[in-house]
Amino acid sequence: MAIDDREDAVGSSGPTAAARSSADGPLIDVRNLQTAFFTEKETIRAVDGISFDIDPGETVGIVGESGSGKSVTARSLMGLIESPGRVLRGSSIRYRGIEAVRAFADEFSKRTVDIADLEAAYDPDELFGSTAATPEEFGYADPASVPLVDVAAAGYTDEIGLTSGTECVFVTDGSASTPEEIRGGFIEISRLSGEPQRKMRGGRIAMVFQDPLTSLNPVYTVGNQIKESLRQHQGIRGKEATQEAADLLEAVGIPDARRRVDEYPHQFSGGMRQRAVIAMALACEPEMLICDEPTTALDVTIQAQILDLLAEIQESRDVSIMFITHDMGVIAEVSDRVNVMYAGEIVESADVIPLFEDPKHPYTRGLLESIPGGNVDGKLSTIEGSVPTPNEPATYCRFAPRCPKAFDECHEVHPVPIRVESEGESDHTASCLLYPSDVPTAEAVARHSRRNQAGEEK
Ligand SMILES: Nc1ncnc2c1ncn2[C@@H]1O[C@H](COP(=O)(O)OP(=O)(O)OP(=O)(O)O)[C@@H](O)[C@H]1O
Ligand code: NI
Repeated sequence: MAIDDREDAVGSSGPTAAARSSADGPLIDVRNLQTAFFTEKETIRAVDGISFDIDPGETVGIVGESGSGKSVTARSLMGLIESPGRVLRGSSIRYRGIEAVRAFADEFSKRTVDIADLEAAYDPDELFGSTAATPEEFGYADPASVPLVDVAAAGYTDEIGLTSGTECVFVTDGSASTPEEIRGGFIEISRLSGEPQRKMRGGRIAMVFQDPLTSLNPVYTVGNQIKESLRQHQGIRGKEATQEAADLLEAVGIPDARRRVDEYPHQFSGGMRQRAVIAMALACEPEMLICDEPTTALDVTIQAQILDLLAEIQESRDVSIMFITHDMGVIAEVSDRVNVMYAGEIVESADVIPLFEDPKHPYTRGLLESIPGGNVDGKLSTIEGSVPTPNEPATYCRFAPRCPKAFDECHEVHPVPIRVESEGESDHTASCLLYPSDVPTAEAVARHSRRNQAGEEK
């Protein structure tokens, strides 16, 4: 990317993510996540280079139509992608919870890399000599001045020795001689396997699926399943676990919890089952809860109750939530920040109010017009057609065939995220050739084109 484009062009190495971080930074940062399924027929790029942050205590919504890659994103964070699927090299999902970093550095010290050592061993000339990357792409003229963290964020994790093959790597900031003294660092969760992965999944990060029956075992009582989770993740057993299981069921609003703890999943209604699954998730005291359409199968009243419950849990336990749904109404209700996905890509990202008040991407506008009452003249319009399977590299706008605003170049140039915020707003981006809107379209297209070429060299 040319230096003069840095103002409005952002991407995996862009300055905005860092700027948006709270003083303590995000809990999770996802950079250039690419997850593909290698089927006999084709390679499906289900998630194709997405980047976003999740701050502590924040609810981040992921919205998009069926097939846009929401669930694959969630499964990638959970380490649940199975063959023929794979999280591709160059992807990075960093978990920055400081307690987790300390615990992992302590328990898995052999796999922990000190960022100070990494800085010392990092040779920018080697990186820029052996890959197609250019310092200009990062906004610098001189290789040595490109910060290591930008290089990692741009997906060059293998090249700088941060990750290698499937080995997991935990990074600490080099300031500490004992785990308790560690002040920063992260766990590269896209490379976890074995025991560290087990500790992360269901320990630090828990997931609630659309169908509660996928998480509940029909042959055990609900109480026993919660107790198993308490034993595994917190080492609580016996009477104490029985008590805690009932308390958890009570906390998620199950009436008569002390009796119902001994019932089986089939004795629970759909809404109560989902509450039980949430109780199971909470049993491991997660810092992050991933909810994949948790209310889609429930009727509207129950749906509202579960959403209230999640809000209450977030408030009282200070968890971060990644909330996936295709329903813009639900997104409006639960999210602090929203990422709109289309065919494997994030096409718009903004705080919830600006997204709804001033949507920029034609796809987001289309989704909003499909909500009952969302259209000015009261008509319900839906976007015609459906999400294409992303089975080839994105060298054009994947939404163009359905886009009311599409022009010729949309079929030839891949749009990159462009800053579109109004005054007072932070970090609103849209990937659309219509932006930036304050320059002639030809100039806007040229910027996308240039930025795009820089990205493709990777
Ligand atoms: N196991 C798999 N094998 C092959 N392709 C897959 C697999 N899982 C997902 N995909 C493909 O990845 C793409 C994204 O799927 P994903 O389930 O993430 O969509 P989604 O946004 O969650 O949709 P929905 O709202 O229907 O749940 C789709 O094209 C899907 O067909
Ligand atoms: Ni899904």
